[in-house]
Amino acid sequence: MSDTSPILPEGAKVVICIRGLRNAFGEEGEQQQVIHDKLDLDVKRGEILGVVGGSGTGKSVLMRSIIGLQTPEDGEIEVLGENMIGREEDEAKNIRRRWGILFQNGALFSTLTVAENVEVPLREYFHLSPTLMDEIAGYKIAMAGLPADAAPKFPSELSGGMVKRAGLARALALDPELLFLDEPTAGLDPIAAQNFDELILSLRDKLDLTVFLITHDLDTLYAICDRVAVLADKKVVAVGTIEQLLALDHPWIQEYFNGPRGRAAAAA
Ligand SMILES: Nc1ncnc2c1ncn2[C@@H]1O[C@H](COP(=O)(O)OP(=O)(O)OP(=O)(O)O)[C@@H](O)[C@H]1O
Repeated sequence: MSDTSPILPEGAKVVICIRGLRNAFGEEGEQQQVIHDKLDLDVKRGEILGVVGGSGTGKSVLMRSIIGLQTPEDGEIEVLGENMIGREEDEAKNIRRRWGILFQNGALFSTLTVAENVEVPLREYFHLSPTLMDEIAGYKIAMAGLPADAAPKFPSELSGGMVKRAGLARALALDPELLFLDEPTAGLDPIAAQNFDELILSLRDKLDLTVFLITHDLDTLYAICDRVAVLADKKVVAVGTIEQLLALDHPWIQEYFNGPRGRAAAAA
């Protein structure tokens, strides 16, 4: 199917472009586990792209490839106009500062407070006074919807929803153009998940972000994703609005969106 969506402006700029991606684990041969083969994907500027697929289809490996934590066996990856494969560390560092990442469990440093966690990326790139650092951290913490008194708390003192928001505050530390979210609503109760969805949507609009969002959460897909990319058979088998995906004959897509949970999310 076409990967153009009626929601996106005609000719929207592509900020992530993947061509012919191959990822595999283990020695070449019969034992080798091929995760991606000839995978292509475009993510367009300003969109929230949901990435779905069965467990183990390689959603996280795809994200890790894009952000440079996994070296692909083959293929091309361009992010924000920069080739990501085989870059020198200092070049890669300059590109990395243009995105923020929220890992599945928040990935906060347990020995640092929320404010100190948010300051980690700031320290990596800037030499700022402690007062300015605290001010910026406080601003990001507020942006992520946390109360100011969360700043001096340690991750162990936070609820699951607050941990996600603290991780989001850290992801926003460097004013990113691009946000990667790996299952942001996993483990949240439905109200917290809905609030988090609304936060992502409002941040996208206010900060002009592009969002790459891995999720199993059908409610999130319906509520905030402009387009959805489906991983199956080692590839992105389809990209489009949910309506466009529903028109396809692919068995996994039909089962996912037309199963009882899919229908409930559509009706919500
Ligand atoms: N470093 C690694 N070494 C070996 N195999 C790996 C490694 N990382 C991932 N894999 C394998 O790659 C496959 C895809 O993993 P990945 O975590 O990307 O799946 P996923 O689609 O994100 O799954 P889930 O929805 O369950 O989170 C899995 O079979 C996993 O075991």
